[in-house]
Amino acid sequence: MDKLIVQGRKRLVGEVSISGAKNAAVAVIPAAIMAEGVSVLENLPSIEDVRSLCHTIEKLGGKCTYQDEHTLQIDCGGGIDYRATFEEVQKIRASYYFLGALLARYKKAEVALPGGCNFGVRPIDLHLKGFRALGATVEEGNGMVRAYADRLIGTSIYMDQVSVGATINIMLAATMAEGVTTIENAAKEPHVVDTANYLNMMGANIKGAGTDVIRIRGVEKLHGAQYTIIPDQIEAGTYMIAAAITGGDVLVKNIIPKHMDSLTAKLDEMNVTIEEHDDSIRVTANRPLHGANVKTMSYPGFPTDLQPQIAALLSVCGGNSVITENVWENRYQYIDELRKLGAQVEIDGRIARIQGVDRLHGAKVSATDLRAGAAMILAALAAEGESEIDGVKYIDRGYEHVEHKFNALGAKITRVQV
Ligand SMILES: CC(=O)N[C@H]1[C@@H](OP(=O)(O)OP(=O)(O)OC[C@H]2O[C@@H](n3ccc(=O)[nH]c3=O)[C@H](O)[C@@H]2O)O[C@H](CO)[C@@H](O)[C@@H]1O
Ligand SMILES: C=C(OP(=O)(O)O)C(=O)O
Repeated sequence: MDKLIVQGRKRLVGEVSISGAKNAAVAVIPAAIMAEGVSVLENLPSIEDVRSLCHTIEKLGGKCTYQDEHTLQIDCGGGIDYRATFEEVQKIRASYYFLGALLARYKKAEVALPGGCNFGVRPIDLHLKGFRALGATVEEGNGMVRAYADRLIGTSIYMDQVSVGATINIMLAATMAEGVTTIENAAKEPHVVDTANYLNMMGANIKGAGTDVIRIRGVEKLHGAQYTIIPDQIEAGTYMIAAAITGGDVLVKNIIPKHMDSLTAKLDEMNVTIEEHDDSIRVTANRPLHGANVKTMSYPGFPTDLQPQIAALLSVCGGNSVITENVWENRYQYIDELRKLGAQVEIDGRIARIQGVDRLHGAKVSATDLRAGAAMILAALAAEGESEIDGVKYIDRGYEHVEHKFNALGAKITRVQV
């Protein structure tokens, strides 16, 4: 059980290089098991979720070989088990992608229900509805989902709600279905596009990823491919907000600036100086910052996965701010922890009202989930005095070498094992 000890009032200055995207990597890795050959995935983030997925593939009988810290060779060419029913699967959210991938390759899958960050109910009914529409029989029970079909047949699927996971999972399952599948009201997140690009390099025929209509023409089989994962929009956003909250000056490198539009617009509105380059953004905060209203939405809206981090920033901006969380019904559990650091926040259902304070102060807090943990680091960096953050295992799920990256910018964060 690691803890982070954070010394506050450190101004972050310098350059940080952003790792590969967690939410792309965790879809592309399960997709790799569909190939009758070897894939090489580059720019993978060195994070716990990626390691958990590799363990799962190995337990299924596939082979994962690291060529270096960020390059992984996946070989499931010889065939693997279609049953991912062990405990490991329950640790992370993205294990639901094994359902779509195994169903596509073997027309049968048995997968334990996924875990992931806990912010209220996280149903997978839309995933299962999609598999059924393709002709699969789907059964749930004893913490397990079983799906099987004689044939998967392409069809038109309208998503009641925009869902990243369901869009990708149905896309996986439809890749080797007979005929054409159309997903309407699809999610448009960069990781949806990245997964489709990888599948197309494996021989799939997917068009329209990144728009709200995706058309998948089924192919008979897929081959391995070499693929480079896109940069992590949320890690990039976290360091951009870190620069702002510490009154710093940070060049956030190796990113796709277009993916950051909703955040850069918001930071600009708050008086943060943004300088955009081809594959980097410089964030400078040397003027008083004002509060803002933020509404989370699916892409290209403001991402819910940056909601806790922007809340930390708004808690030290002048005036009042309002956050509306439109994606998750209960993503404010961390607010009690933020209050321990001196933030003034009132919660009313999906709305958080924040009254900016001049200064936060160090405290003992918990990372209640991955992005909440990131928010604790940001708030602790800005606070007066020392903070102690436990629950670091959540942060390690999605942030590569977190304390080293912050320390290289001038932070003083120490990891202690207890
Ligand atoms: C591994 C991964 O990529 N995780 C991300 C993914 O999670 P995840 O794929 O779980 O999130 P979804 O996009 O599916 O969820 C969006 C909304 O749809 C609802 N819903 C979803 C599926 C379903 O079958 N039924 C249903 O009602 C959810 O309750 C939620 O309100 O997208 C979320 C929204 O951007 C992010 O916060 C997560 O970081
Ligand atoms: C919520 C997240 O991840 P997961 O869906 O894997 O729990 C996240 O990346 O912020």
